[in-house]
Formats: sequence, C-alpha cells, structure tokens
Amino acid sequence: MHSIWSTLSENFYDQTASAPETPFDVALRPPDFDEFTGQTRVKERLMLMVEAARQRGDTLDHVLLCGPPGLGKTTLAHIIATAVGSRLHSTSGPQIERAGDLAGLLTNLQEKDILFIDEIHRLHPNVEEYLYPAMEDFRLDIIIDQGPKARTIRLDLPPFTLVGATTRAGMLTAPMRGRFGIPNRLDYYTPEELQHILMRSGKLLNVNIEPGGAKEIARRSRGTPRIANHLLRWVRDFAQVRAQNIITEPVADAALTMLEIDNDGLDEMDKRILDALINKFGGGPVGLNSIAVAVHEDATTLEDMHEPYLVMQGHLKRTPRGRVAMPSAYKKLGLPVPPNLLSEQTDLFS
Ligand SMILES: Nc1ncnc2c1ncn2[C@@H]1O[C@H](COP(=O)(O)OP(=O)(O)OP(=O)(O)O)[C@@H](O)[C@H]1O
Repeated sequence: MHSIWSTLSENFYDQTASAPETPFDVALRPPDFDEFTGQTRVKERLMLMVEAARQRGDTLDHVLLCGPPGLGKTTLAHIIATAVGSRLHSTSGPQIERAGDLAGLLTNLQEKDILFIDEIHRLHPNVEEYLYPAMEDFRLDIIIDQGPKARTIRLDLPPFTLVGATTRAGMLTAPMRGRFGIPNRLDYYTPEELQHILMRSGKLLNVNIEPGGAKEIARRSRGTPRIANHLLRWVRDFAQVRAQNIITEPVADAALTMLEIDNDGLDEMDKRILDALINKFGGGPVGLNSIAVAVHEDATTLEDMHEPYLVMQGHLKRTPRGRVAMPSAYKKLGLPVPPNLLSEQTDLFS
C-alpha cells in the first residue's frame, strides 16, 4: 500500500514502545503535572509520592508505568524528573544488551537521578539479575574473570529512582514486579480529554482549530494522545490545502474519512482483522499468529496496537482458546450476528 493512509499508519505503528520519539512528540510533550491532561489517579499518586519524598529529603521510590503505547509513559517519566529536580537518563530494555551496559548506566548516576527504562519487560534475564540489588540496596556486584579466577567486585551506587515502563505488564518477571511498588496503569483517554490535548497542541503548533474540529479528531483517535497529535498533523495539512487553514468539524471529518478512519477510530487494518476473524476463521476461537498471517501484519503490532482497542470497543474477546469475534464485530462489518452469539454479553474488560 502506498496511500497517504499507509504512510501515516506506518508512522503510528512505528510508534510502538521500541520506536524512537519524533521531534514532533517531544515538542508537544507537557512539561509538568499541571499540563498533563487525564490519568487523574496515576497523576495524583505520583504527585503524592514526589511530595512525600521531598518532605523527607529522600530519593523517590521506584515507579512502574504500564499501558498501551502512546498514552504518556515517557512523558510522565520526564515530568517526574522535573518534579524531583533531577536528571533523567533514558534507555530501553533491548538497548541494555550486557551487564556491562547496565553497569555503565548505573555508575553514571548521581544521587536522586531518574533512570528511565522503557520496555522494561524486554530486559535480558542476565541483565535483570544485576538490576535487583541495584534497585534494592543500591549496589552492583560485578563478576570479573572466569572459572577459578572469577571474583566479585561490589560497587556502591548513589540512591536513584528507576522508572520502568511497559506495554506488557504481564510479561514482567515476578521478582521484577516485586521490586516496584503499586503498578501505575495508564488507561485510554476519554474523547473530552483528547479534545483538550488537541486544543493545546493546536495552540503550540499555531494551528487554527475549532473545538468542533478537535472533538471530531478526538473521537477518532483510539483514546491515545500520540495518535490524536499525529492525526492533527494530517488534518492540518488537509485544512491548509483544502479549507483555508481552519480545522472545523466537517473539515476534520473529511480529512479523516480520506484516511479511511471510521467514526469509532477503526482503521482499515482493524477492519481486516475483524473480517479475517469472522470470514476466514468462523468467528474464532483462533490464535493471534493465524490472524497475523491472514492480514499480512506482524503479530506484535496486532497485539500492541490493534487488539487492545478492539477489545476495549467490545469487538473482540481474548479467551484461553484464542480470539473470538463479539456481536458488535459482526454489526461493525454489516453482517448478521450468529444466533449462538445473540445472548453473549459484550465483555469490555476481558
Ligand atoms: N496526558 C497527556 N497530555 C498531553 N499530551 C500527552 C499526554 N500523554 C501523552 N501525550 C503526548 O502523546 C505523545 C506520546 O506520549 P509518550 O511518548 O509519553 O507515550 P508513551 O506511553 O511513552 O508511548 P510508548 O509506550 O510508545 O513509549 C507525546 O507527544 C506526548 O506529548
């Protein structure tokens, strides 16, 4: 596919947890808790932790942020560092290949610094073992040499805060999970919250966007600020060429329709997934890999980017035997709901 839509969607799907941030993401990142919209419970809890640590003159406890890509985990890590007045050192699980890489990072930290590890569930098991004593006792035991000559050298580290982010909390090892306090789970944003974020982004980008235009983009942004901001960029281009630079509700609607994003924020790939599930696999249950092959998409992209939203919208259910199409998936594709599913409750939280 070489449509505008595929180019834009590649942008989205590049934005999985392993993708580097774009300058555009960075420019729109809220700098502090006040400007960070939504996620009220997580925000309140983090603000309280920061305040408690400040009052005691202590280092902030380690923080775990979980949730689908693009909801603000990296942004929150930056905000936490600003709030405690410390430096942020950013890395990601796959980037730390050897214990030596980790040692390099840890020995570079100063007291109260924040070490942000994105995709912490992808840390190499050997590296993870070195991280435990570092998190618990601020020490690093390095083994040098091999065989009978092997010795352990202990390095004391300055007290620091580890902020871990993961899109797959379930894949974290139990010892790792245990070393964090309560996990902070980020949820999809409401359309109202996204509208607010879009009005702010419009101001920062000097884009003339009406509240109705922001509302329309928000409604079709899959509850995700990163997607909302990227759609805004597309709608801005559309408005510039076709609508005197003003993003009204009808302009946003026309621009997003051109991208084949429907009223519920489902894109062409979402619909292909539902179509394959229903028409190729009889509504399921079917494994994720089979669906991935059927729609020519990578299984990880399906699992991270598409499935959570389809589950949230009530179109798809995960069961121990595989993925199953729900009645609303049939309705979405304009198909009759099979009688055996008519009594099925749409389970939004499975
Ligand atoms: N609550 C928010 N208010 C305003 N903008 C936000 C908010 N959350 C995220 N954004 C914006 O959305 C974009 C993506 O956010 P961020 O990079 O923090 O997501 P993430 O959860 O770390 O994603 P990933 O898991 O892919 O690393 C950024 O441009 C950021 O400015």
